[in-house]
Amino acid sequence: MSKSNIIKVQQLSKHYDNHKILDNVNLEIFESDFTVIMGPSGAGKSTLLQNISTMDKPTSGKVIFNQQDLTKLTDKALSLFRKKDIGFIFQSFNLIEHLSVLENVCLPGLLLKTESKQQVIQRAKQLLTGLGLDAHMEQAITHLSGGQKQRVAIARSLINQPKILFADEPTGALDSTSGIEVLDSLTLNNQNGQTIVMVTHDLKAALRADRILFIKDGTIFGDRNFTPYNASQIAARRIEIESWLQEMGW
Ligand SMILES: Nc1ncnc2c1ncn2[C@@H]1O[C@H](COP(=O)(O)OP(=O)(O)OP(=O)(O)O)[C@@H](O)[C@H]1O
Repeated sequence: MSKSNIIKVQQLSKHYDNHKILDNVNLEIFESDFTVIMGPSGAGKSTLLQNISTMDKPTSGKVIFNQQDLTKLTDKALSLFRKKDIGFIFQSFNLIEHLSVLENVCLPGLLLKTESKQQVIQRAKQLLTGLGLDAHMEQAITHLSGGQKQRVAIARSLINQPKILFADEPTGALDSTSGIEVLDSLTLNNQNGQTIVMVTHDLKAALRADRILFIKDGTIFGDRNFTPYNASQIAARRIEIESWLQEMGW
């Protein structure tokens, strides 16, 4: 059965001054996929993620979601799209330090104003419990480890049940054990149907993908599907993905 696309990118280019960073990118992102974007430093990975996710605006081209070109949305429609339809996690967590764990997670849900406070709190608690943070809900963010902070950021990004979760180097600031915990959380959500698009430099993170896009010089140089992640076949998977990445020049 063919998968349905959730985002369709058409002839997307991004320039800074006279410098072409993304050059005529055509791309579909498919529902329930865990798509990873890899490539050399400076290739345009984060720029692509930002332009697909509306965090930045392309110089030209279209980003189609739900039959609408996101590059043409009014500020009001764009703000609603960002609150309702996408979640975002960053290398640096971007949590509000003076709020508790639970308050951080509830905030986007309360801002959306489509549910009662009680409903938002209930879902935040479910998410935090699923991410192994039930004992930390009332704690201040400053008391958490990096891995715990990133898992709070995942819960926050999922509070409005987004159609797509975008992640830019989510394990980049974490030690190896915390990185694995965060990747396990992302994998579990993907196995439950969450569409994820993640930029990473980290092979361990790329192993979670069922599709890898390899970006080079602002274009899609490689695009390959893999079988969904299965922890029991990690050694063979590592060899398969690593050798493909090496073919790409990684
Ligand atoms: N706001 C900006 N103004 C000017 N140039 C920019 C801007 N943002 C990014 N660039 C340039 O665009 C190019 C691609 O940057 P981008 O961050 O997308 O690359 P990347 O593949 O994610 O790199 P890395 O792996 O090092 O994070 C780089 O040369 C960068 O300097």
